[in-house]
Amino acid sequence: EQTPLQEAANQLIRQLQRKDPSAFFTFPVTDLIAPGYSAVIKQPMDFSTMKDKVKKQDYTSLDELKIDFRTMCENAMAYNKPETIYHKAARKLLHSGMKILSKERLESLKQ
Ligand SMILES: NC(=O)c1ccc2nc(N)sc2c1
Repeated sequence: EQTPLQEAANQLIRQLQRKDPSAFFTFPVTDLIAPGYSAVIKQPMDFSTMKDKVKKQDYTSLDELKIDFRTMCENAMAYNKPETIYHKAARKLLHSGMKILSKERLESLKQ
């Protein structure tokens, strides 16, 4: 019952999650593990939320998924200090994710 867009989106999320082996981005960040997070980060995003948006057909294009992915990584680089493992992982994930979500790659997926 998945549309072609849902299939493509889920496949991209699977590829992106492989670049997050520490699973720092699997679930929403809580104020419990990250004190003051909800006061600092105005648009939280994580892979589970992205998958829910695919299921609900919230995404009308793969570019919208790319925007959420970038937000997720930028949130982590904003909240976590540069010397932390979370900040470093976010920068590395953003870099590898932008290759997976490159303009050329997303255009080739458009039917
Ligand atoms: N995605 C994040 O910014 C993130 C993920 C996990 C985590 N665990 C902590 N103790 S702080 C923290 C931040």
